[in-house]
Amino acid sequence: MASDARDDVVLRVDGLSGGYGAIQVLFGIDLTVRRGETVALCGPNGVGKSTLVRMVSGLNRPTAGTVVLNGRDITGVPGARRAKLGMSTVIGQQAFGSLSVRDNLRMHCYPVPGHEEKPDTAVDGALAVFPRLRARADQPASTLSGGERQMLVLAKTLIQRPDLLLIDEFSLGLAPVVVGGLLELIRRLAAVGVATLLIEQSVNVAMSVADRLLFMEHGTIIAEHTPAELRASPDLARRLVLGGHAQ
Ligand SMILES: Nc1ncnc2c1ncn2[C@@H]1O[C@H](COP(=O)(O)OP(=O)(O)OP(=O)(O)O)[C@@H](O)[C@H]1O
Repeated sequence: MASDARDDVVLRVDGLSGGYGAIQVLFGIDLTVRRGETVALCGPNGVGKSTLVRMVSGLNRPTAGTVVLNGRDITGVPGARRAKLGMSTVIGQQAFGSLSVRDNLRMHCYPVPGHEEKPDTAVDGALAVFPRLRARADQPASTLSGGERQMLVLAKTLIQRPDLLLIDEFSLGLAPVVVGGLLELIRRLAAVGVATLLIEQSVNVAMSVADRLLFMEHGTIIAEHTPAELRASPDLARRLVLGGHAQ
């Protein structure tokens, strides 16, 4: 898709539908995320945010629609192969508990064209961004706190140098200071061109990091706003967050 390349579109989702067996959760989702852009998915519980991110990541299969990454249709590409195409996911706090923090990071050091860095250099570079992790580099990942494990998952993305980062609800249950650090990292990744699609329950947190907020209801995107638009109209933000409960 030549037009995507011209527009700097990293992720294009067209008409994505599907769910779990007979239960349809998503109904024709369209969205794009451009290079260096951070887009947040917001909305009440159960509207399909995680299902959407899981389908984009390849963990779940859609029944209709397409997922295009860097102009290439990857709808049928298994999730495990998408990292090599430039997609990094932060879904849950996946880590190999018995391996050390350092060895967890080493596992992501496969060659990426244009980034032929030595594994230890790449790991040290990622650890330099997270002093808390560096202090725990030789500790088994199973002994990390929730926030530290989230840092480990994000440190992995620094090594993978993705074009697209998918994050499912990373601030949930974390102390504000930890959330602040993680948001700062997302901003830094955006500054070097990474496109990020993230789920964030807190509209305030989403507004502090995203360029655009997409609001979902009943498996569709019902509104799209910039943080500036939402700041100018607090009632609008409240209505969108509460969905059908606002009346
Ligand atoms: N594995 C599953 N099997 C069957 N139904 C599921 C499954 N996972 C999610 N669902 C249903 O799909 C719908 C959308 O769930 P999803 O997790 O995508 O919503 P969400 O917007 O991310 O919600 P939350 O903010 O609560 O995490 C819900 O009704 C949920 O019960």
